[in-house]
Amino acid sequence: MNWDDTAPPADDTTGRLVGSAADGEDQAVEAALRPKSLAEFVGQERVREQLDLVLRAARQRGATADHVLLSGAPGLGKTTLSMIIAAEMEAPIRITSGPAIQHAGDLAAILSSLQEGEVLFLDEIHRMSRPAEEMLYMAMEDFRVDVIVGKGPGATAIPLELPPFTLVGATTRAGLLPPPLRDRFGFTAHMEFYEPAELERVIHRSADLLDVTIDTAGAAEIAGRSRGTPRIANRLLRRVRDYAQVKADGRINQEIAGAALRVYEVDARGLDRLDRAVLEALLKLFGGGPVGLSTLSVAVGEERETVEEVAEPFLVREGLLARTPRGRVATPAAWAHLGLTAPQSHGTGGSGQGDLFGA
Ligand SMILES: Nc1ncnc2c1ncn2[C@@H]1O[C@H](COP(=O)(O)OP(=O)(O)OP(=O)(O)O)[C@@H](O)[C@H]1O
Repeated sequence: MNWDDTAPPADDTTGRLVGSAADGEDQAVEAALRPKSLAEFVGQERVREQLDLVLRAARQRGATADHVLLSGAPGLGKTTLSMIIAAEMEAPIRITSGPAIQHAGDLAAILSSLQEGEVLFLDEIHRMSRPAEEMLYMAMEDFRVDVIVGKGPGATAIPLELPPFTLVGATTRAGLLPPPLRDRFGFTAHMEFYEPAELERVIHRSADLLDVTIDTAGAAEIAGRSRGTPRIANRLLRRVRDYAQVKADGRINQEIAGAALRVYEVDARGLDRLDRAVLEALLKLFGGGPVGLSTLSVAVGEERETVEEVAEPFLVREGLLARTPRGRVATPAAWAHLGLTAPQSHGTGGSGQGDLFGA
């Protein structure tokens, strides 16, 4: 394997326990926790089945696999799948990312050094520069690039043949890809958030690899707070392991997991301090809205972008907050989650002060 860059993740959630982008510790540990084969890869049944067919067929033909596009939120296993594709094809893999390829020449250098059958993993492919993107069209289709030598009227294009390779592109924003690029992938897989039962399997598998003892209820407790994302499940598992080691005998059960995540301020639904601050302001200060984003941000003491890009996506996905033309509005589920009673016009919520952290 060959890393061409260490570009920062696309979103800015690094540092949050429930952030979906990889932080430094994740990067160090993730290599050890990555499933190495399709059979080991948990969940995503449809993607796995389809990919298995694509790869088997290519192997039977003795051919290089078609280009693959993986779309989905950070931490759902796109990098892992790209490595599995290479492993299943018994091919080497080169890893780079869109932001690392600013000039067409950067891409030409990578492409021209690929071996036959090699897998090129291009993370955040939607963030590549336009000239590089155009070079990629020809490389994907004809395994050829035109390298431009010189400048202005004297510039000449020197054609360069490439060995057949498999491009695995990953993006969190498939909609941002230009159609000519999207159309050049032979197989496109959209990765969904994981069900709690699937995350439980991820947690049990990781616990085995980390030599941690965890029971079924303990794994379920962590899975429920992991926001549908294996990376977060693995991170919460490591933090709960710390707690279990320091405060108990190292073994994780439901009580230990609940207590640990209460310390780390990750509630029963996976909301952290920032998420709850936004919801609380919306409910307690603005009666559930509608309220404008700027006002809400000032009330929470955070930047607009932080509220909009870091906290809101998960709150919207969970059905706790709606973005409407008149402003942000809390849903009845938000009132219930914070254990508050909604005013009449907002429907019914829970009453009394519930224990947000479960356990
Ligand atoms: N299906 C899965 N089964 C088991 N573990 C998984 C699965 N998907 C992801 N993981 C674990 O989650 C971690 C994050 O996965 P990965 O790095 O592949 O995500 P990603 O989608 O590439 O994220 P990013 O978009 O930030 O690059 C890995 O350590 C891996 O062990």
